[in-house]
Amino acid sequence: MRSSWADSVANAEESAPATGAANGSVANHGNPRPTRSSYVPPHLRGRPAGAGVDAQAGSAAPAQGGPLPSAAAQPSGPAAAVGGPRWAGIVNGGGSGSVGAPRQGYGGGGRGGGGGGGAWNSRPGGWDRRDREPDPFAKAEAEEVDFEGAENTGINFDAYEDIPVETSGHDVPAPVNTFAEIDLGDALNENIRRCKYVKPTPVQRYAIPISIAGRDLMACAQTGSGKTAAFCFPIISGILKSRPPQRQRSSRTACPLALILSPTRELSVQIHEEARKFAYQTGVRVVVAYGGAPITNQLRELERGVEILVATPGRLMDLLERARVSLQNIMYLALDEADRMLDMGFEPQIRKIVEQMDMPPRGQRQTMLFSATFPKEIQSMAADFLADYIFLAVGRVGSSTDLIVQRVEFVLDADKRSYLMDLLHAQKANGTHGKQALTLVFVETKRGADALEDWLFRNGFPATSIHGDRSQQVQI
Ligand SMILES: Nc1ncnc2c1ncn2[C@@H]1O[C@H](COP(=O)(O)OP(=O)(O)OP(=O)(O)O)[C@@H](O)[C@H]1O
Repeated sequence: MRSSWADSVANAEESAPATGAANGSVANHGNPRPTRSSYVPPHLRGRPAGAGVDAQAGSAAPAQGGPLPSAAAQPSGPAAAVGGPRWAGIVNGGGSGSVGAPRQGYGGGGRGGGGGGGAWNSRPGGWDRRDREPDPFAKAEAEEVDFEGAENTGINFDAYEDIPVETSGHDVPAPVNTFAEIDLGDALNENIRRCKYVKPTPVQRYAIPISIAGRDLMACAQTGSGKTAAFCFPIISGILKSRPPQRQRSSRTACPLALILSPTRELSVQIHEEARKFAYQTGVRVVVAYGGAPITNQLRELERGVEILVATPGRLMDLLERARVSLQNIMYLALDEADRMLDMGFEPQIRKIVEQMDMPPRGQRQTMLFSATFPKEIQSMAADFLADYIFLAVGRVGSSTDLIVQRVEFVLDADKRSYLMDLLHAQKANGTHGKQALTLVFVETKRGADALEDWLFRNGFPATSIHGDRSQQVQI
Protein backbone atom coordinates (compact mmCIF):
# COMPACT_ATOMS: atom_id res chain seq x y z
CA MET A 1 0.00 0.00 0.00
CA ARG A 2 1.39 3.41 -0.91
CA SER A 3 1.75 6.03 1.70
CA SER A 4 -0.51 8.94 0.96
CA TRP A 5 0.73 12.06 -0.71
CA ALA A 6 -0.32 14.18 2.21
CA ASP A 7 1.72 11.86 4.40
CA SER A 8 4.79 12.27 2.28
CA VAL A 9 4.27 16.02 2.36
CA ALA A 10 4.02 15.93 6.11
CA ASN A 11 7.06 13.65 6.34
CA ALA A 12 9.07 16.00 4.21
CA GLU A 13 8.20 18.79 6.59
CA GLU A 14 9.05 16.69 9.60
CA SER A 15 12.50 16.19 8.24
CA ALA A 16 12.91 19.91 7.56
CA PRO A 17 11.20 21.65 10.44
CA ALA A 18 13.21 24.83 10.05
CA THR A 19 11.28 25.89 6.96
CA GLY A 20 8.05 25.95 8.88
CA ALA A 21 8.78 29.27 10.50
CA ALA A 22 9.69 30.87 7.23
CA ASN A 23 6.58 29.59 5.59
CA GLY A 24 4.51 30.65 8.49
CA SER A 25 5.61 34.20 8.11
CA VAL A 26 5.02 34.13 4.37
CA ALA A 27 1.66 32.54 4.75
CA ASN A 28 0.32 35.03 7.21
CA HIS A 29 1.83 38.23 6.06
CA GLY A 30 2.11 39.62 9.48
CA ASN A 31 -1.45 38.73 10.27
CA PRO A 32 -1.72 38.10 14.00
CA ARG A 33 -3.76 34.94 13.39
CA PRO A 34 -1.69 32.01 14.70
CA THR A 35 -0.27 29.69 12.08
CA ARG A 36 -1.14 26.60 14.11
CA SER A 37 -4.65 25.38 14.04
CA SER A 38 -6.10 22.96 16.53
CA TYR A 39 -7.80 21.12 13.68
CA VAL A 40 -5.97 18.03 12.50
CA PRO A 41 -7.13 16.59 9.19
CA PRO A 42 -8.08 12.90 9.25
CA HIS A 43 -5.01 11.71 7.34
CA LEU A 44 -2.68 13.34 9.89
CA ARG A 45 -4.48 12.19 13.01
CA GLY A 46 -2.57 9.93 15.34
CA ARG A 47 0.73 11.45 14.28
CA PRO A 48 3.22 12.82 16.78
CA ALA A 49 2.60 16.40 17.84
CA GLY A 50 4.21 18.90 15.48
CA ALA A 51 3.60 16.88 12.34
CA GLY A 52 0.19 18.31 11.75
CA VAL A 53 -1.49 21.05 9.87
CA ASP A 54 1.31 23.52 9.64
CA ALA A 55 3.60 21.00 8.09
CA GLN A 56 1.03 20.31 5.43
CA ALA A 57 0.30 23.93 4.69
CA GLY A 58 3.91 24.95 4.81
CA SER A 59 5.11 22.33 2.42
CA ALA A 60 2.52 23.23 -0.12
CA ALA A 61 4.06 26.66 -0.43
CA PRO A 62 6.86 25.98 -2.81
CA ALA A 63 8.55 29.27 -2.07
CA GLN A 64 10.14 27.63 0.98
CA GLY A 65 11.05 30.92 2.52
CA GLY A 66 12.51 32.29 -0.66
CA PRO A 67 11.73 35.80 -1.80
CA LEU A 68 8.29 36.37 -3.23
CA PRO A 69 8.30 37.54 -6.81
CA SER A 70 7.59 41.20 -7.01
CA ALA A 71 4.29 42.36 -8.45
CA ALA A 72 6.11 43.81 -11.42
CA ALA A 73 7.78 40.48 -12.14
CA GLN A 74 4.50 38.63 -12.18
CA PRO A 75 2.67 37.97 -15.38
CA SER A 76 -0.62 39.77 -15.32
CA GLY A 77 -2.74 36.96 -16.67
CA PRO A 78 -2.93 33.80 -18.64
CA ALA A 79 -2.28 35.77 -21.75
CA ALA A 80 0.91 37.07 -20.25
CA ALA A 81 2.50 33.78 -21.19
CA VAL A 82 1.89 34.61 -24.82
CA GLY A 83 1.92 38.35 -24.61
CA GLY A 84 -1.81 38.79 -25.01
CA PRO A 85 -3.79 41.38 -23.10
CA ARG A 86 -6.78 39.25 -22.08
CA TRP A 87 -6.68 39.13 -18.31
CA ALA A 88 -4.97 42.45 -17.73
CA GLY A 89 -8.14 44.18 -18.83
CA ILE A 90 -10.20 42.32 -16.30
CA VAL A 91 -7.77 42.98 -13.48
CA ASN A 92 -7.85 46.67 -14.10
CA GLY A 93 -11.40 46.92 -15.16
CA GLY A 94 -13.10 46.94 -11.82
CA GLY A 95 -15.14 44.24 -10.27
CA SER A 96 -16.45 43.24 -6.94
CA GLY A 97 -14.61 45.95 -5.14
CA SER A 98 -11.58 43.82 -4.63
CA VAL A 99 -10.43 43.74 -8.20
CA GLY A 100 -6.95 44.99 -8.75
CA ALA A 101 -5.77 44.04 -5.30
CA PRO A 102 -3.11 41.44 -5.90
CA ARG A 103 -3.53 38.18 -4.02
CA GLN A 104 -1.09 38.37 -1.19
CA GLY A 105 1.53 35.77 -0.60
CA TYR A 106 1.49 34.15 -4.00
CA GLY A 107 4.33 31.66 -4.03
CA GLY A 108 6.48 31.60 -7.09
CA GLY A 109 6.33 27.87 -7.40
CA GLY A 110 10.04 27.44 -7.55
CA ARG A 111 10.20 28.40 -11.17
CA GLY A 112 11.94 31.43 -12.46
CA GLY A 113 9.72 34.35 -13.22
CA GLY A 114 6.97 33.33 -10.86
CA GLY A 115 5.91 30.35 -12.89
CA GLY A 116 2.83 28.26 -12.55
CA GLY A 117 3.93 25.98 -9.78
CA GLY A 118 2.81 28.27 -7.02
CA ALA A 119 0.06 27.93 -4.55
CA TRP A 120 -1.41 30.91 -2.80
CA ASN A 121 0.08 31.10 0.61
CA SER A 122 -2.53 33.15 2.30
CA ARG A 123 -6.17 33.94 2.08
CA PRO A 124 -8.01 37.07 3.02
CA GLY A 125 -7.73 37.43 6.75
CA GLY A 126 -4.84 35.01 6.89
CA TRP A 127 -7.09 32.02 6.31
CA ASP A 128 -5.46 29.26 4.35
CA ARG A 129 -8.06 26.91 2.96
CA ARG A 130 -5.53 24.17 2.36
CA ASP A 131 -5.51 23.57 6.10
CA ARG A 132 -9.00 22.22 5.83
CA GLU A 133 -9.13 20.93 2.29
CA PRO A 134 -10.30 17.32 2.24
CA ASP A 135 -8.00 14.99 0.37
CA PRO A 136 -9.81 14.13 -2.89
CA PHE A 137 -7.45 11.20 -3.39
CA ALA A 138 -8.18 9.64 -0.02
CA LYS A 139 -10.90 7.27 -1.28
CA ALA A 140 -8.85 6.04 -4.21
CA GLU A 141 -5.91 5.43 -1.94
CA ALA A 142 -7.96 3.54 0.60
CA GLU A 143 -9.19 1.28 -2.19
CA GLU A 144 -5.81 0.93 -3.82
CA VAL A 145 -4.30 -2.52 -3.70
CA ASP A 146 -0.92 -2.26 -5.32
CA PHE A 147 -0.92 -0.36 -8.53
CA GLU A 148 2.58 0.93 -8.11
CA GLY A 149 3.67 2.29 -11.45
CA ALA A 150 0.37 1.53 -13.12
CA GLU A 151 -1.39 4.13 -15.18
CA ASN A 152 -4.87 5.32 -14.42
CA THR A 153 -7.01 2.67 -16.04
CA GLY A 154 -9.73 4.99 -17.27
CA ILE A 155 -8.45 4.97 -20.82
CA ASN A 156 -7.17 2.29 -23.13
CA PHE A 157 -4.01 4.05 -24.18
CA ASP A 158 -3.06 1.55 -26.80
CA ALA A 159 -6.28 2.28 -28.63
CA TYR A 160 -5.40 5.96 -28.55
CA GLU A 161 -1.95 5.70 -30.08
CA ASP A 162 -3.01 5.86 -33.72
CA ILE A 163 -6.09 7.96 -33.35
CA PRO A 164 -6.37 10.60 -36.09
CA VAL A 165 -6.21 14.21 -34.95
CA GLU A 166 -6.81 17.26 -37.11
CA THR A 167 -6.32 20.91 -36.33
CA SER A 168 -7.15 24.03 -38.28
CA GLY A 169 -6.60 27.71 -37.63
CA HIS A 170 -3.49 29.82 -37.77
CA ASP A 171 -0.37 29.43 -35.63
CA VAL A 172 -1.48 26.21 -34.01
CA PRO A 173 0.86 25.47 -31.08
CA ALA A 174 2.72 22.18 -31.46
CA PRO A 175 1.27 19.20 -29.59
CA VAL A 176 3.21 17.66 -26.75
CA ASN A 177 4.03 14.05 -26.00
CA THR A 178 4.45 14.40 -22.27
CA PHE A 179 3.00 16.58 -19.53
CA ALA A 180 6.55 17.59 -18.61
CA GLU A 181 6.88 19.49 -21.88
CA ILE A 182 4.21 21.95 -20.74
CA ASP A 183 4.85 24.47 -18.00
CA LEU A 184 1.90 23.58 -15.82
CA GLY A 185 3.68 24.34 -12.57
CA ASP A 186 4.93 22.16 -9.76
CA ALA A 187 1.69 21.93 -7.79
CA LEU A 188 -0.35 20.78 -10.77
CA ASN A 189 2.40 18.42 -11.93
CA GLU A 190 2.36 16.84 -8.50
CA ASN A 191 -1.38 16.25 -8.77
CA ILE A 192 -1.01 14.81 -12.27
CA ARG A 193 1.49 12.37 -10.86
CA ARG A 194 -0.90 11.67 -8.05
CA CYS A 195 -3.69 10.92 -10.58
CA LYS A 196 -1.26 8.49 -12.25
CA TYR A 197 -1.59 10.20 -15.59
CA VAL A 198 1.57 9.01 -17.25
CA LYS A 199 1.09 10.54 -20.69
CA PRO A 200 -1.46 12.89 -22.18
CA THR A 201 -4.34 11.52 -24.24
CA PRO A 202 -4.61 12.88 -27.81
CA VAL A 203 -7.09 15.60 -26.91
CA GLN A 204 -4.82 16.63 -24.04
CA ARG A 205 -1.69 16.55 -26.23
CA TYR A 206 -3.21 19.15 -28.52
CA ALA A 207 -5.72 21.07 -26.42
CA ILE A 208 -3.49 21.85 -23.44
CA PRO A 209 -0.71 23.63 -25.39
CA ILE A 210 -3.36 25.51 -27.40
CA SER A 211 -5.10 26.75 -24.27
CA ILE A 212 -1.88 27.44 -22.37
CA ALA A 213 -0.91 29.65 -25.30
CA GLY A 214 -4.03 31.70 -24.61
CA ARG A 215 -5.95 30.63 -27.72
CA ASP A 216 -9.64 29.89 -27.91
CA LEU A 217 -10.47 26.30 -28.80
CA MET A 218 -13.29 24.38 -30.42
CA ALA A 219 -12.64 20.69 -29.85
CA CYS A 220 -14.58 17.75 -31.22
CA ALA A 221 -13.80 14.87 -28.89
CA GLN A 222 -15.77 11.97 -27.57
CA THR A 223 -16.76 11.27 -24.04
CA GLY A 224 -14.03 9.44 -22.17
CA SER A 225 -11.24 10.98 -24.23
CA GLY A 226 -9.78 12.92 -21.30
CA LYS A 227 -11.49 16.25 -21.98
CA THR A 228 -11.81 17.14 -18.31
CA ALA A 229 -8.07 17.40 -17.82
CA ALA A 230 -7.74 19.04 -21.24
CA PHE A 231 -9.69 22.07 -20.06
CA CYS A 232 -8.93 21.92 -16.32
CA PHE A 233 -5.14 21.92 -16.56
CA PRO A 234 -4.86 25.21 -18.50
CA ILE A 235 -7.51 26.79 -16.27
CA ILE A 236 -5.81 25.84 -13.00
CA SER A 237 -2.35 26.62 -14.29
CA GLY A 238 -3.55 29.95 -15.71
CA ILE A 239 -5.22 30.95 -12.45
CA LEU A 240 -2.08 30.08 -10.50
CA LYS A 241 0.05 32.15 -12.84
CA SER A 242 -2.19 35.14 -13.05
CA ARG A 243 -2.39 36.55 -9.53
CA PRO A 244 -6.11 37.11 -9.85
CA PRO A 245 -8.06 39.66 -7.85
CA GLN A 246 -8.38 38.95 -4.17
CA ARG A 247 -11.76 37.69 -3.23
CA GLN A 248 -13.70 39.08 -0.30
CA ARG A 249 -14.55 36.09 1.75
CA SER A 250 -17.62 37.60 3.28
CA SER A 251 -19.16 38.67 -0.03
CA ARG A 252 -22.55 37.18 -0.75
CA THR A 253 -21.87 37.35 -4.46
CA ALA A 254 -19.35 34.78 -5.62
CA CYS A 255 -17.10 35.92 -8.46
CA PRO A 256 -15.46 32.83 -9.96
CA LEU A 257 -12.51 33.17 -12.31
CA ALA A 258 -13.46 30.18 -14.41
CA LEU A 259 -16.80 28.73 -15.40
CA ILE A 260 -17.28 25.18 -16.65
CA LEU A 261 -20.76 24.57 -18.04
CA SER A 262 -21.94 20.99 -18.39
CA PRO A 263 -25.30 19.50 -19.34
CA THR A 264 -26.15 17.27 -16.40
CA ARG A 265 -25.81 16.96 -12.69
CA GLU A 266 -23.87 13.69 -13.10
CA LEU A 267 -21.34 15.17 -15.48
CA SER A 268 -20.96 18.28 -13.31
CA VAL A 269 -20.29 16.17 -10.25
CA GLN A 270 -17.79 14.09 -12.20
CA ILE A 271 -15.97 17.18 -13.48
CA HIS A 272 -15.99 18.68 -9.99
CA GLU A 273 -14.43 15.55 -8.53
CA GLU A 274 -11.72 15.46 -11.16
CA ALA A 275 -11.04 19.19 -10.96
CA ARG A 276 -10.69 19.01 -7.17
CA LYS A 277 -7.98 16.42 -7.61
CA PHE A 278 -6.13 18.55 -10.14
CA ALA A 279 -6.44 21.64 -7.91
CA TYR A 280 -5.59 19.89 -4.65
CA GLN A 281 -3.38 22.00 -2.41
CA THR A 282 -3.04 24.76 -4.97
CA GLY A 283 -5.43 27.10 -3.17
CA VAL A 284 -7.74 27.07 -6.19
CA ARG A 285 -11.21 26.23 -4.94
CA VAL A 286 -13.64 24.33 -7.14
CA VAL A 287 -17.38 24.48 -6.42
CA VAL A 288 -20.22 22.67 -8.18
CA ALA A 289 -23.80 23.89 -8.66
CA TYR A 290 -26.53 21.82 -10.30
CA GLY A 291 -30.28 21.67 -10.32
CA GLY A 292 -32.46 19.02 -8.72
CA ALA A 293 -30.70 19.43 -5.39
CA PRO A 294 -31.24 21.91 -2.55
CA ILE A 295 -29.58 25.22 -3.33
CA THR A 296 -28.68 25.98 0.30
CA ASN A 297 -25.57 23.82 0.44
CA GLN A 298 -24.40 25.13 -2.89
CA LEU A 299 -24.86 28.72 -1.68
CA ARG A 300 -22.84 27.95 1.43
CA GLU A 301 -20.05 26.46 -0.66
CA LEU A 302 -20.07 29.52 -2.93
CA GLU A 303 -19.87 31.83 0.07
CA ARG A 304 -16.72 30.07 1.18
CA GLY A 305 -15.09 31.22 -2.04
CA VAL A 306 -14.74 29.88 -5.53
CA GLU A 307 -12.19 30.17 -8.28
CA ILE A 308 -13.63 27.52 -10.56
CA LEU A 309 -17.38 27.04 -10.79
CA VAL A 310 -18.74 23.89 -12.43
CA ALA A 311 -22.43 24.35 -13.17
CA THR A 312 -25.41 23.23 -15.16
CA PRO A 313 -27.01 26.10 -17.11
CA GLY A 314 -30.38 26.14 -15.31
CA ARG A 315 -28.98 26.30 -11.78
CA LEU A 316 -26.40 28.86 -12.82
CA MET A 317 -29.13 31.12 -14.24
CA ASP A 318 -30.93 30.84 -10.93
CA LEU A 319 -27.79 31.85 -9.02
CA LEU A 320 -27.16 34.75 -11.39
CA GLU A 321 -30.71 36.01 -11.04
CA ARG A 322 -30.41 35.88 -7.25
CA ALA A 323 -27.13 37.83 -7.61
CA ARG A 324 -25.35 35.08 -5.72
CA VAL A 325 -22.91 34.62 -8.58
CA SER A 326 -21.36 37.26 -10.79
CA LEU A 327 -19.43 36.41 -13.95
CA GLN A 328 -17.56 39.71 -14.12
CA ASN A 329 -14.20 38.15 -13.26
CA ILE A 330 -14.42 35.20 -15.63
CA MET A 331 -11.08 34.55 -17.29
CA TYR A 332 -11.92 31.08 -18.58
CA LEU A 333 -15.12 29.65 -19.96
CA ALA A 334 -15.34 25.95 -20.82
CA LEU A 335 -18.44 24.35 -22.30
CA ASP A 336 -18.37 20.58 -22.03
CA GLU A 337 -20.57 18.36 -24.18
CA ALA A 338 -22.01 21.43 -25.87
CA ASP A 339 -24.02 19.38 -28.36
CA ARG A 340 -25.71 17.56 -25.52
CA MET A 341 -26.56 20.85 -23.84
CA LEU A 342 -28.22 21.99 -27.05
CA ASP A 343 -30.06 18.65 -27.38
CA MET A 344 -31.41 19.24 -23.91
CA GLY A 345 -32.73 22.65 -24.90
CA PHE A 346 -30.21 24.74 -22.97
CA GLU A 347 -29.25 27.04 -25.86
CA PRO A 348 -31.29 30.06 -24.68
CA GLN A 349 -29.87 29.82 -21.16
CA ILE A 350 -26.34 29.31 -22.40
CA ARG A 351 -26.61 32.31 -24.72
CA LYS A 352 -28.02 34.41 -21.90
CA ILE A 353 -25.24 33.35 -19.52
CA VAL A 354 -22.48 34.00 -22.02
CA GLU A 355 -23.84 36.99 -23.91
CA GLN A 356 -26.27 38.88 -21.72
CA MET A 357 -24.97 38.72 -18.17
CA ASP A 358 -21.80 40.37 -16.90
CA MET A 359 -19.25 37.96 -18.36
CA PRO A 360 -16.28 39.63 -20.13
CA PRO A 361 -16.79 39.38 -23.90
CA ARG A 362 -14.97 36.93 -26.13
CA GLY A 363 -11.42 38.02 -26.70
CA GLN A 364 -11.18 39.21 -23.11
CA ARG A 365 -11.90 35.81 -21.68
CA GLN A 366 -10.53 32.51 -22.95
CA THR A 367 -13.15 30.10 -24.23
CA MET A 368 -13.01 26.34 -24.79
CA LEU A 369 -15.93 24.64 -26.47
CA PHE A 370 -16.03 20.84 -26.38
CA SER A 371 -18.53 18.83 -28.33
CA ALA A 372 -18.74 15.27 -29.63
CA THR A 373 -20.34 16.48 -32.86
CA PHE A 374 -20.15 19.69 -34.85
CA PRO A 375 -23.63 20.41 -36.22
CA LYS A 376 -24.79 23.81 -37.49
CA GLU A 377 -25.94 25.02 -34.07
CA ILE A 378 -22.55 24.28 -32.52
CA GLN A 379 -20.80 25.98 -35.43
CA SER A 380 -22.84 29.11 -34.88
CA MET A 381 -22.19 29.00 -31.15
CA ALA A 382 -18.48 28.66 -31.86
CA ALA A 383 -18.67 31.65 -34.21
CA ASP A 384 -20.42 33.72 -31.52
CA PHE A 385 -18.51 32.64 -28.41
CA LEU A 386 -14.96 32.14 -29.62
CA ALA A 387 -12.36 34.60 -30.87
CA ASP A 388 -9.81 33.61 -33.50
CA TYR A 389 -10.10 30.01 -32.45
CA ILE A 390 -8.32 26.80 -33.27
CA PHE A 391 -10.44 23.85 -34.36
CA LEU A 392 -9.40 20.44 -33.08
CA ALA A 393 -10.97 17.15 -34.11
CA VAL A 394 -9.97 13.97 -32.35
CA GLY A 395 -11.03 10.66 -33.87
CA ARG A 396 -13.30 8.32 -32.03
CA VAL A 397 -11.65 5.50 -30.13
CA GLY A 398 -13.07 2.10 -30.83
CA SER A 399 -15.30 3.41 -33.60
CA SER A 400 -14.07 0.66 -35.84
CA THR A 401 -12.02 -2.43 -35.35
CA ASP A 402 -10.14 -4.75 -37.64
CA LEU A 403 -12.37 -7.59 -36.47
CA ILE A 404 -15.51 -6.02 -37.89
CA VAL A 405 -16.18 -5.67 -41.59
CA GLN A 406 -18.25 -2.58 -42.25
CA ARG A 407 -20.44 -2.33 -45.33
CA VAL A 408 -22.91 0.34 -46.27
CA GLU A 409 -25.90 -0.68 -48.39
CA PHE A 410 -28.59 1.60 -49.67
CA VAL A 411 -31.97 -0.02 -49.14
CA LEU A 412 -35.38 1.52 -49.68
CA ASP A 413 -37.54 1.82 -46.61
CA ALA A 414 -40.07 -0.63 -48.01
CA ASP A 415 -37.36 -3.27 -48.57
CA LYS A 416 -35.61 -3.02 -45.22
CA ARG A 417 -37.37 -5.88 -43.51
CA SER A 418 -36.94 -8.36 -46.33
CA TYR A 419 -33.29 -7.32 -46.62
CA LEU A 420 -32.79 -7.93 -42.91
CA MET A 421 -34.47 -11.31 -43.25
CA ASP A 422 -32.05 -12.24 -46.07
CA LEU A 423 -29.09 -11.28 -43.89
CA LEU A 424 -30.33 -13.29 -40.94
CA HIS A 425 -31.01 -16.38 -43.05
CA ALA A 426 -27.59 -16.06 -44.70
CA GLN A 427 -25.96 -15.85 -41.31
CA LYS A 428 -27.86 -18.92 -40.13
CA ALA A 429 -26.91 -20.85 -43.28
CA ASN A 430 -23.21 -19.93 -43.02
CA GLY A 431 -23.13 -21.53 -39.60
CA THR A 432 -21.37 -20.24 -36.55
CA HIS A 433 -19.29 -23.20 -35.51
CA GLY A 434 -21.77 -24.34 -32.94
CA LYS A 435 -21.97 -20.94 -31.28
CA GLN A 436 -25.12 -18.92 -31.19
CA ALA A 437 -24.74 -15.84 -33.34
CA LEU A 438 -26.11 -12.61 -31.97
CA THR A 439 -27.27 -9.74 -34.11
CA LEU A 440 -27.85 -6.17 -33.03
CA VAL A 441 -30.18 -3.99 -35.06
CA PHE A 442 -30.34 -0.26 -34.30
CA VAL A 443 -33.55 1.53 -35.12
CA GLU A 444 -34.69 5.08 -34.66
CA THR A 445 -37.63 4.93 -32.29
CA LYS A 446 -38.91 2.98 -29.35
CA ARG A 447 -42.00 2.07 -31.34
CA GLY A 448 -39.88 0.91 -34.25
CA ALA A 449 -37.89 -1.34 -31.91
CA ASP A 450 -41.07 -2.91 -30.51
CA ALA A 451 -42.55 -3.42 -33.95
CA LEU A 452 -39.38 -5.03 -35.28
CA GLU A 453 -39.09 -7.28 -32.25
CA ASP A 454 -42.63 -8.48 -32.83
CA TRP A 455 -42.12 -9.01 -36.55
CA LEU A 456 -38.83 -10.91 -36.06
CA PHE A 457 -40.41 -13.13 -33.45
CA ARG A 458 -43.26 -13.99 -35.77
CA ASN A 459 -40.74 -14.87 -38.49
CA GLY A 460 -38.77 -17.34 -36.41
CA PHE A 461 -36.06 -15.10 -34.99
CA PRO A 462 -36.52 -14.64 -31.24
CA ALA A 463 -35.69 -11.02 -30.47
CA THR A 464 -35.67 -8.64 -27.50
CA SER A 465 -35.94 -4.90 -27.78
CA ILE A 466 -33.96 -2.60 -25.52
CA HIS A 467 -35.08 0.98 -25.15
CA GLY A 468 -32.63 3.71 -24.38
CA ASP A 469 -32.96 7.49 -24.41
CA ARG A 470 -31.37 7.98 -27.77
CA SER A 471 -30.97 4.94 -29.97
CA GLN A 472 -33.02 1.81 -29.75
CA GLN A 473 -31.66 -1.60 -30.44
CA VAL A 474 -33.10 -4.99 -31.10
CA GLN A 475 -31.07 -7.98 -30.05
CA ILE A 476 -31.66 -11.13 -32.02
N1 LIG B 1 -3.74 11.33 -19.38
C1 LIG B 1 -4.46 10.45 -18.73
N2 LIG B 1 -3.89 9.33 -18.24
C2 LIG B 1 -4.61 8.42 -17.56
N3 LIG B 1 -5.92 8.52 -17.31
C3 LIG B 1 -6.55 9.60 -17.78
C4 LIG B 1 -5.85 10.62 -18.50
N4 LIG B 1 -6.75 11.58 -18.82
C5 LIG B 1 -7.93 11.19 -18.32
N5 LIG B 1 -7.81 10.01 -17.70
C6 LIG B 1 -8.89 9.25 -17.05
O1 LIG B 1 -9.73 8.76 -18.07
C7 LIG B 1 -11.09 8.79 -17.66
C8 LIG B 1 -11.92 9.58 -18.65
O2 LIG B 1 -11.47 10.91 -18.68
P1 LIG B 1 -12.48 12.13 -18.64
O3 LIG B 1 -13.56 11.90 -17.64
O4 LIG B 1 -11.68 13.35 -18.53
O5 LIG B 1 -13.04 12.01 -20.07
P2 LIG B 1 -14.07 12.94 -20.69
O6 LIG B 1 -13.71 13.01 -22.11
O7 LIG B 1 -14.18 14.22 -19.95
O8 LIG B 1 -15.35 12.07 -20.46
P3 LIG B 1 -16.76 12.53 -19.93
O9 LIG B 1 -17.36 13.25 -21.09
O10 LIG B 1 -17.43 11.24 -19.60
O11 LIG B 1 -16.51 13.38 -18.74
C9 LIG B 1 -11.10 9.37 -16.25
O12 LIG B 1 -11.12 8.30 -15.36
C10 LIG B 1 -9.77 10.09 -16.17
O13 LIG B 1 -9.29 10.15 -14.84
